[in-house]
Amino acid sequence: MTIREIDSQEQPTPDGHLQFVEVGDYTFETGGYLPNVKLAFETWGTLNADASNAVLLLHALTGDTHVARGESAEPGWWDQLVGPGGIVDTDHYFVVAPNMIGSCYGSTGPASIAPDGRPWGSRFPFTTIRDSVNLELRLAEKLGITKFYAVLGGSMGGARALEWAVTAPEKVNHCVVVAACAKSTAEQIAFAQAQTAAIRLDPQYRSGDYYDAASSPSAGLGIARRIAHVTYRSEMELEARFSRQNQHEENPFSGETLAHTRGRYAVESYLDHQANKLVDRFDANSYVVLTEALMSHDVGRSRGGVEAALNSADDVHFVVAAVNSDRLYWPAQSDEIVNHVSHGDGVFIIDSPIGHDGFLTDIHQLGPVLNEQVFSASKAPQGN
Ligand SMILES: CC(=O)SCCNC(=O)CCNC(=O)[C@H](O)C(C)(C)COP(=O)(O)OP(=O)(O)OC[C@H]1O[C@@H](n2cnc3c(N)ncnc32)[C@H](O)[C@@H]1OP(=O)(O)O
Ligand SMILES: N[C@@H](CCO)C(=O)O
Repeated sequence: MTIREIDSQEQPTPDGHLQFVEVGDYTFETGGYLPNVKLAFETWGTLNADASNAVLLLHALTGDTHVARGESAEPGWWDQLVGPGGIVDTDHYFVVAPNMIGSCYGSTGPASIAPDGRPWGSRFPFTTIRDSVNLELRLAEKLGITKFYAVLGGSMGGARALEWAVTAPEKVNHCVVVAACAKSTAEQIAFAQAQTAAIRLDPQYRSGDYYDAASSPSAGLGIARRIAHVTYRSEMELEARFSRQNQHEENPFSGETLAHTRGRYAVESYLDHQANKLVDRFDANSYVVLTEALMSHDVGRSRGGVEAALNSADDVHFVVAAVNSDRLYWPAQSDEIVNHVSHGDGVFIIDSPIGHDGFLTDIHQLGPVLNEQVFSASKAPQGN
């Protein structure tokens, strides 16, 4: 359904419900091409007459458009921040959350059907974070938004938010970057490569053309999630929660030889659970596309480096936050961002033992800072 079709119904879409818009044909940064790209998104609140109250919220790697509950019963991933009367007050702001190109939560992705009637599969273009921003710029235009009051995101959503501020600084007032960096580091690329290799080397992957097959690369996707999930949590948290405990009655010493399946430690069972949950809800090709997009992340690429790129966003006000126990996106990488932007008051530290996932579980800690620096009544847009 396009925006025009939604308009023609003459009734607003309820808050927190999936909508779609066609944003046209698109040639990707490295040359791939897709006709008729569709983006899925959700909205909360109402766009005011001068379109000055729009807020863009950008999800992480396996996230989706459902940032906040709205009129749906389903909890949102940033309910702690977004909702009526919340820090991002949907009684006052018009919040838009798009699903990233290549994902499996509504936007055109590898499982979408190509004009020849087959899923795109292995033919899906290599996608960069910059491609996602270019397409979301078209979404903004379709919605009648010329400038976002604020653009916010965590993890890959933070990379997307930063790229928004550098690609289109004239369209971003405040930019909030949580648990992210200016360019993916060697270690982040290395963790990511182990994950994509687990999927690509699964015999069920078939180079990405598995949609019509009897089986999909769930083993590879599960291993990818296990690797990733360890990077999302801290050593301290895993030790405190699981230590060397056995999983219930299971005995990790029960196997005499490699041929015996031994019992599991509790932390193994935990990782199995996280893997199974992702396999049940996510597409392996989308995982590869988005992971490689995150590997590509470098706001300084073809712009004279990170410093020059961040300097160029000199009218944007930045709020940058990091989780103190994050071993994937180290707080020092957030320092690099604030060191090179013109407007930003240092790095706000989210104090959490969890690690990277603290950007989800402990995001309420950022509330007072966002309230003071971005969303307070004195700073908020006055238009109606
Ligand atoms: C911005 C975005 O959109 S990102 C996308 C957000 N969503 C996700 O990331 C989805 C995946 N979810 C998660 O990673 C986490 O649930 C978070 C980060 C959202 C929250 O983390 P926490 O509340 O700390 O959850 P935690 O990591 O402890 O996982 C709890 C789960 O592990 C299970 N678990 C705990 N111990 C064990 C064990 N020994 N064996 C098996 N399972 C276990 C729990 O039963 C629980 O299961 P459930 O999720 O099915 O209810
Ligand atoms: N739990 C998050 C972590 C990545 O930032 C996700 O799955 O997207």
